[in-house]
Amino acid sequence: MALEIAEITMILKEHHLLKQVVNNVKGDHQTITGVKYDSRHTVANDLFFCKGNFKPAYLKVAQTNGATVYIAEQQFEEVPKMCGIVVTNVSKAMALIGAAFYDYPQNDLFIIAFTGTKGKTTSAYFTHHILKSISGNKAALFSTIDRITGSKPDQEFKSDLTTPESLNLFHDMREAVNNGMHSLVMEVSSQAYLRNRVYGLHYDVGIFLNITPDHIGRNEHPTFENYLHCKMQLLVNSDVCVINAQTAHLEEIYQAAKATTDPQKIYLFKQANAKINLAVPIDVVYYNDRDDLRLTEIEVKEVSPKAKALHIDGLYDLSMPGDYNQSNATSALIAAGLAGATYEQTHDLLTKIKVPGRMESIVSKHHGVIYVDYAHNYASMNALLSFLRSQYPNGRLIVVVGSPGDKGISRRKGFGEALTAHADIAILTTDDPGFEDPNAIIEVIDSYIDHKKVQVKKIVDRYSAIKQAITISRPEDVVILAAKGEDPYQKVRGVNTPWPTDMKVAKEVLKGLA
Ligand SMILES: CC(=O)N[C@H]1[C@@H](OP(=O)(O)OP(=O)(O)OC[C@H]2O[C@@H](n3ccc(=O)[nH]c3=O)[C@H](O)[C@@H]2O)O[C@H](CO)[C@@H](O)[C@@H]1O[C@H](C)C(=O)N[C@@H](C)C(=O)N[C@H](CCC(=O)O)C(=O)O
Ligand SMILES: Nc1ncnc2c1ncn2[C@@H]1O[C@H](COP(=O)(O)OP(=O)(O)OP(=O)(O)O)[C@@H](O)[C@H]1O
Repeated sequence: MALEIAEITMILKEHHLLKQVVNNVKGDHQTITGVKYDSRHTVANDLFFCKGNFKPAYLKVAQTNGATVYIAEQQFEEVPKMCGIVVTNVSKAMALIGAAFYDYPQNDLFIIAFTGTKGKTTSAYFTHHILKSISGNKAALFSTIDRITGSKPDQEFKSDLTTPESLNLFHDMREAVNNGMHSLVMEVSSQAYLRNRVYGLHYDVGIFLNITPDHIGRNEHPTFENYLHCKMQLLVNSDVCVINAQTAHLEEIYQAAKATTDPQKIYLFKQANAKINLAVPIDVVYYNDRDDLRLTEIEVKEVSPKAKALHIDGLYDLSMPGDYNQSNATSALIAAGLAGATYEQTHDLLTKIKVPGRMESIVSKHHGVIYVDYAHNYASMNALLSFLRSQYPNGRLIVVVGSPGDKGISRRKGFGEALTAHADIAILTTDDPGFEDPNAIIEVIDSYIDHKKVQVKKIVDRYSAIKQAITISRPEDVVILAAKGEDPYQKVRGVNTPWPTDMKVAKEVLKGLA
C-alpha cells in the first residue's frame, strides 16, 4: 500500500481541506508507505497525522523513526526537513486519506451499522451471528467488545473503542476483505461522528435504535442537541435506513433519514401494540406475547408492501430475555433480511447467542439469582430493573452499582431515579472513578434516591459491595451487578487497574459462602 503526495493533496483539495504544502523538497511523486497517528508506532516512510491532544515532541519522535510527511492543522518549525501538509481539519483528512491508503475496503463489504444509546452491541452481535451462520463464516464484526476480521482465532481481538480511529477502522476493513469477508456489522458511536472517525464512510444499511440523554459533558458532547445531531449522521450516510419507531425524537430522526434517502428505502419497526405519536409508515411489527425468563418468543410481521420482500415473517425464540432485547432482535432480523437472509435460514439462530456481560446469570441455591449486566445509564437501568421486577414480583431486587468519573455525569441522577423506581436495596460502590473521588460520586447518586423506598448501603470497595449483596440475599431475591458487564479493569487516575470481572467475583463469593 502506498500513496504519492500528489494523490494525497488531490483528495484533500477535492474535499476543500488543503491549506498549503510546506518543505516539499522531494516533490509530488514522493511516496508514503504507511499511515500513523501515534509516534510510538511510526516507521520509515510513514505519513504521520498530528491530531487531538498532540505535542510537537511526538512529531520529532516520528521523524526520528523515519516518518517523512506529516498532516496537521499548522506548520511545525520543529521539523524543517519533513514535508508538511497543512489542512483545515486533520481528523477529516485522516479518515479520507485512511480510506484511500487502504484502497477503499468498504466498497467490497456489505456494511450494516448500528447506532443508539443502548442496544448497539447486542443488536450487532445478533446480526453478526445470523450473517456468519448463513454465509459460511464470511461476516466481520466491529463491536465495543471485540473486532472480528476473519474466521481464524488470531483474526479476533478485543476492542479499545466502540468505533475505532479512522486509520484503524480502514486497516481492519482491509484485513476483513483480504480474509475473505463479504459483510461487516459495526457499531457507530456518536463520538465517532464528533471526532470524524467515520467521515466520508457510507453504509449499505444504517440502523437507529434509540436515543436518551447520555455521553454529554467534558470530552464528550457539549449538548444533547449535538449528541442527537451526531447520531443522526449515521442515517444521512446510509443507503437504506432502519429506525425503531419507538425512539424518542422520532420526528427529527425520520426527517434526517428522509433528507438523503428515498422513503421507499426507510424501514420503521415497533412492538405491535406500541402507540406512536407521529404518522409514520410502519413496515415491521413484532408481537411479544410470550416474554419471561424461561422463554422469550417474538412473532415478526411484515406490514408494508416493501417489507414483504424481507422474508422475515414468523416466530423466533430468543436466548436473551428483556423486552428491549426483542426490539434489538427485530432490528437485527430486518438488517439480516436486507442482507438477503430469510426466515427459513434464521428462525432458530437467536436461541443460543449470548452477548458477554449482558444479562448473564448464575442461579444459586441459598442466595437467589445473580445477574451481571452492562446497564449503565438511566434508560438501560430502568429497562433492566423493570423487566426483572416483572419477572420476580416476590423477591427483593438488590442492586450493586457505581457511576464513572470524568464522564456521563447525568448517569448519577439516572441511577438514583431508576433505583428509586424499582430497587429494594441499593449498594453504591466504585465503577471507573477516573480522576474523581468514588465516595463523592456515591454521594451524588445517593442524593437522587428516595430513602423511604430504597435501603441504601455505601461500600466503596467493589469486591466487598458484591460480597455484601450476595451474602444478604435470600433464595427468592435477585442480585444485580450492574454497569460493568465483563470489564476486566477499573479506570483509576488514568490507569486501567485489573478487575477480575463481576462474574468471577460473584462466583468466588458464592464459593466462599457454600
Ligand atoms: C475524547 C476522545 O474520544 N478521545 C480519543 C482521541 O484522543 P486524542 O486524539 O486527544 O488522543 P490523545 O490520546 O490525547 O493523544 C493525542 C495524539 O497524540 C498521539 N501520541 C500520544 C503519545 C505519544 O507518545 N505519541 C503520540 O503520537 C496519540 O496517538 C494521539 O493521536 O483519540 C484516542 C486514540 O487516538 C482515543 O483513545 C481517545 O478516546 C478516549 C480514550 C475515550 O475515552 N473516548 C471515548 C469518549 C469514546 O470515544 N467513546 C466512544 C463510545 C461512546 C459510546 O458508548 O457511545 C467510542 O467510540 O469508543
Ligand atoms: N434497546 C435497549 N434499550 C434499553 N436498554 C437496553 C437496550 N439494549 C440493551 N439494553 C441495556 O443496555 C445494556 C448495554 O447494552 P448494549 O451493550 O447492547 O448497548 P450499547 O449501545 O452497545 O452500549 P454502550 O454504548 O454503552 O457500549 C444492556 O446490558 C442492557 O441492560
